Amino acid sequence: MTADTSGAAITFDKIGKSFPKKDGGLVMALEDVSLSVPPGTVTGIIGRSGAGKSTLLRMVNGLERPTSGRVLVGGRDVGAARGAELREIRRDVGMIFQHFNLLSSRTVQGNIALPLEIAGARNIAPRVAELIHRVGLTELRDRYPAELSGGQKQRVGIARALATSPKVLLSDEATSALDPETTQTVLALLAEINRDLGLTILLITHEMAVVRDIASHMAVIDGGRIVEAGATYDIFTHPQHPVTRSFLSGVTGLVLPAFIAGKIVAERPPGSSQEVIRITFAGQYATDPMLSLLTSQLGIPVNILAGAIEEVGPHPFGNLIVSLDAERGEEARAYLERHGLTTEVLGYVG
Ligand SMILES: Nc1ncnc2c1ncn2[C@@H]1O[C@H](COP(=O)(O)OP(=O)(O)OP(=O)(O)O)[C@@H](O)[C@H]1O
Repeated sequence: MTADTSGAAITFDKIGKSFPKKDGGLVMALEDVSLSVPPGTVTGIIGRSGAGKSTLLRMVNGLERPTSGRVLVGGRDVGAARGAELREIRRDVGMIFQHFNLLSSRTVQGNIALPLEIAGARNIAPRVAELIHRVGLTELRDRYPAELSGGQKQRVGIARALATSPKVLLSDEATSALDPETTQTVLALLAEINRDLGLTILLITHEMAVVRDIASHMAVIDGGRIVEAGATYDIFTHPQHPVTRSFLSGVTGLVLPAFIAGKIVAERPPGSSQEVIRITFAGQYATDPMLSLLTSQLGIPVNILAGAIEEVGPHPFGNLIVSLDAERGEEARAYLERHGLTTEVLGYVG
């Protein structure tokens, strides 16, 4: 995902953004960010607090303007747009929020009708009814936000964001205030909308599980820079950057068990020792009994220390942390790599 503007739903082209500080200096919120969001995808941007996610997302509907570079939505330069052109771009970009941002004085129907009223649309009622049906709230259409659960409020937020038939939906931590079960139902609704309407969804999150469950493409942002971007499956199976690895450790069994973490050293000690390696199984190899082959064909016994099988979209992959005789480590890794697995030496235990 580089800054290729051809056909992308959203293109960030060498974006920089600085904010003035109280003491007169500048905060660099974003530096040289280039990213293309393919149309019709769900793309996730993950980063820690303060990484620059919100600033980046808010540029897509012109709530923030870049200090340098361009943001294109459907080929139109958002930062340069003013007046009627900016309003037109904004109609193409819906947004949902962590805290829903509903009007407490309006019912479910009233909240969903609002963007249509602002746009001066006619014959609003059937459109509102259709949107309410899509998000499964027909029975609750006359309730006020205070009478709804968090998940129901987010459904109202989604219906409201869809009211003007946008081409792009921005999601700002839309499930962060919800419990895990409700998160799943809201993510399933977003996936359904993406599928049925062909809508491009760009979401920001600090949870790798959200990216895993819904996003086909992803980018990792750290300190205002994109450190890794691509297809979610590729990044989950071959993470390159330490920040990506640290996000992944929460969801993929990549964490060393405590009894090994306390003893592991980076350099192989003299004498007999065990090499600790992480093996990533992907695609067609995901379920192959490679470890038993290692033992039966090469005669190398393997201790399994930790592991998990994951799914990214429809694709399975697994991570195992194993230890084996350090003397045979190179040979074992070469064998596994020859059979399509990825290995990484994590260290040694004497
Ligand atoms: N209006 C502003 N004025 C000054 N600094 C700002 C402003 N908005 C953001 N920043 C700074 O820019 C950086 C990026 O902030 P941003 O809100 O984009 O991060 P984030 O990744 O969305 O974080 P979080 O997950 O905590 O919301 C931070 O250092 C923040 O303090």
